[in-house]
Amino acid sequence: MKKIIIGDRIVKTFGEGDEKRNVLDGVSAYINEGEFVAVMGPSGSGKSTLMFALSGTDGIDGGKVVVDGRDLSEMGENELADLRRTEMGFVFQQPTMLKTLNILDNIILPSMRGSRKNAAAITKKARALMRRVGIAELENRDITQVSGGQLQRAGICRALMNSPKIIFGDEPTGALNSSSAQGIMDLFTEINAEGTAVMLVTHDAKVAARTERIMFMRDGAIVSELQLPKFDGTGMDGRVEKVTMKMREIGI
Ligand SMILES: Nc1ncnc2c1ncn2[C@@H]1O[C@H](COP(=O)(O)OP(=O)(O)OP(=O)(O)O)[C@@H](O)[C@H]1O
Repeated sequence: MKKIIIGDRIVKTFGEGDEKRNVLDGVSAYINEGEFVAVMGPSGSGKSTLMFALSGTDGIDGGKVVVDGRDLSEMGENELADLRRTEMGFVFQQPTMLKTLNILDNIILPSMRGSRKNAAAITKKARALMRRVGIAELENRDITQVSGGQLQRAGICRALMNSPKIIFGDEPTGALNSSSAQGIMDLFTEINAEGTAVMLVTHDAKVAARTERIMFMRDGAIVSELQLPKFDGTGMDGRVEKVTMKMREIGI
């Protein structure tokens, strides 16, 4: 199985002097092409920091990160920004969208950078994605005129605009009620089934149970992993049970 991302003994330090501490303390982690993974762990254990390190969003203080065969430390800032824009998509708990633009324009904005010529093709792609995630009729709405679940669907469209190889989600269902959350997880499951790798940071056993490998973190280290079969739409109760048992076993 080809690894799309390899993190090798990553160290990330925050603070100065006596306050200085390793938030990631030599963490090695990988993501296979097309894999669906989750990262769980107590608040402050380093989950988001790991995600930002593996995606090249933040620099690291030790170890290395290799994405698609390229060592991020050897890449210039522009090259790194290009890699992130073309190969990665990002979904956050609260999609950061501009209040002055409607939903469609928010989705296409990042893709427009440097490529105005292709505006028609970009708009066409955004509309196709919006149809696909069930928000086609909302394109002219302001971001304040849609529900949290609909806004997150728009966030997912935006993340998919450049057909990334991997989507990173930091608590993407964290602000949603359980039925909206389930709809968003159905969408991630579909996106993954089509071949896009997905890495989600989550506190929610039901979210993690959709994935095929869960990394459990504590105090800046991966302390355990749980492997599950790829989700085929069945056996959710048993999967959640396995995740919660593991969480109990390692005390998180
Ligand atoms: N920019 C920063 N400057 C200083 N400390 C930071 C910074 N970002 C994160 N930290 C600290 O690093 C630790 C890990 O943070 P991180 O956000 O990765 O944890 P997490 O496991 O994702 O937590 P949560 O579940 O609460 O989101 C925390 O103690 C946090 O306070």
